[in-house]
Amino acid sequence: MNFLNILLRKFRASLIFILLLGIFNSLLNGGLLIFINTTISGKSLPFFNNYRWMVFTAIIVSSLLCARIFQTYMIRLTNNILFDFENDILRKLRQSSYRDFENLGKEKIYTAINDTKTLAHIPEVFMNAFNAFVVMICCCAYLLFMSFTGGIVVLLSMAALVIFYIVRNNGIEAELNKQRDLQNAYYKYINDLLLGFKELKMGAVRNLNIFNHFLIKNRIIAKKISVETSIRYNDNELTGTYSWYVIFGITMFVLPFFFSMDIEKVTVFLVTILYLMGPVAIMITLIPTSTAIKIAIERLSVFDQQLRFIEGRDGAEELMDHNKDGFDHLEFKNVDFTYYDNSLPDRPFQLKSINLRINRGEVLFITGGNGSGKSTFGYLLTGLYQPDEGEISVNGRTFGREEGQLYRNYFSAVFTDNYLFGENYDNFDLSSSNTEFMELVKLMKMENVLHIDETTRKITTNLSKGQRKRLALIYALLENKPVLVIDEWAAEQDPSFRQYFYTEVLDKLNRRGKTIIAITHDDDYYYCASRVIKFNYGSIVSEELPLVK
Ligand SMILES: Nc1ncnc2c1ncn2[C@@H]1O[C@H](COP(=O)(O)OP(=O)(O)OP(=O)(O)O)[C@@H](O)[C@H]1O
Repeated sequence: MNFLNILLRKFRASLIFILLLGIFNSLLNGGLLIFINTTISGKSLPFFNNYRWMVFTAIIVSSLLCARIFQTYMIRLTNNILFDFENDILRKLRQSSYRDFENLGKEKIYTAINDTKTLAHIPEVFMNAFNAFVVMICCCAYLLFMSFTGGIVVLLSMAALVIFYIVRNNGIEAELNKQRDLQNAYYKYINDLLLGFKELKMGAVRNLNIFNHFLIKNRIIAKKISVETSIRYNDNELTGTYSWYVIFGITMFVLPFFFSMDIEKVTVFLVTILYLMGPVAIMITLIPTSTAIKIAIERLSVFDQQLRFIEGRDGAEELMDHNKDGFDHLEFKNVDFTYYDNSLPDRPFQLKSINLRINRGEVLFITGGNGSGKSTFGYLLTGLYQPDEGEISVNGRTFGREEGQLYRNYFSAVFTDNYLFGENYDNFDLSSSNTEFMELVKLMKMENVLHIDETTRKITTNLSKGQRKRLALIYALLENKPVLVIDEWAAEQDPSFRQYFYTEVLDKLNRRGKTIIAITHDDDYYYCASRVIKFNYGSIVSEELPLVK
């Protein structure tokens, strides 16, 4: 998997360095512990007894420097990995096919971006765990060295308490999963509330139901679970904290009484146990973190598998260029396409045996009832979908999957659910000095509507639906591609503009050499086409040369 490869590549290169740094720092910490213990017990240090404050300062300064280098390194590594992950997701998304994107769904993309943050912390988590582990081993060895039986008693008691804590925490995990499911449902209802606010205002029953039976019901259950889990969690944390006092109690009372441990060793044990508290806490918090990492890896592999087809090399220059050899004709030969929908495995919609030739300069209308497959045909035509069977060619040339962009460069399109971007990603010259742009604005009768900010070269987007469609068409025409595909473009236009569009605009564009393919229900204007193709149940059922009105 790509993400794991990035992680391993980045991490492996620095692993030895940070492991050595980690071991060195842990040894310094161990040295500090021994230093404190020998000082408390009044013993003399071997070799350096006359320089105690210097030894102490040297250990602290080295440890501080080591921690600083280690942490700075980890911050850099984590951010580099995060950057590479995000980059990888965005690049993959950009190069994926539209069909894969549709199948994946937006939510999974947002989740994947969030999941990368979890994965990026793997080196940090691993290294913290490693450091904690080394300190724990040092402390345990030290306890056993000071008193083997005492050490065994303390370590066994600690192990029992840690296991008890982990088992109780696992019970809470299941509740947290329930909470997450409720949260997802809650976001879905909130989405309905926000996107359907108008509709909710219009329907009293709808309005009441979404609040009482969905939102509030969800929140009541969520509140109950949240209170219960928080109390259990709190109890568990208290148990965890107070478990240390049990260990202190065992050290202070059980060890001297049953194992005749002297006060000096008891003190050493107490200090060492205090020292152990931090690393043990780190190791325990590793359990939920490793679960989160496991879930993130699983979800990212689904993401990786679902975006299977990578179209073209990233930023390949030949894909940016419009097709220089011009457009003469395009041809569908026995093209089949099926929507494989998991929720409807037995009845997926199919476009069947599409055979069609479209010549340069045609004005082709695509008609048919709702659900007959017109838009699906539009997606195949513009190269957003690839046929399952058969072939689509331009000027006799077929295009491989990795040449999808090259094929799409023949078409500009305005789809029914067209999206107007907030930024000028096309680098259009949107200034009043651009005559081509101003002509199109005039053609679309937008001179008094569009406000062009000459400094930012941005256009006001506070437009009506019909106006937004007109602006989208202006942008599509500015692309200067030979074939224009529009899907129910005129549906939002007022009757007089619709008439003007079909009788004059299409004609003007056609005279300028545009091949136009319009998916439309406007049968009053079929006479404006050079050919009308009718779809029914996914097949072309008729092809007519319309009568002149
Ligand atoms: N993303 C999709 N996944 C699965 N099935 C789909 C998808 N999009 C459309 N369909 C199915 O394909 C069929 C044809 O849809 P399409 O949008 O091509 O029809 P249309 O002729 O453009 O209809 P309309 O005139 O209502 O816009 C429909 O029955 C629809 O259920």
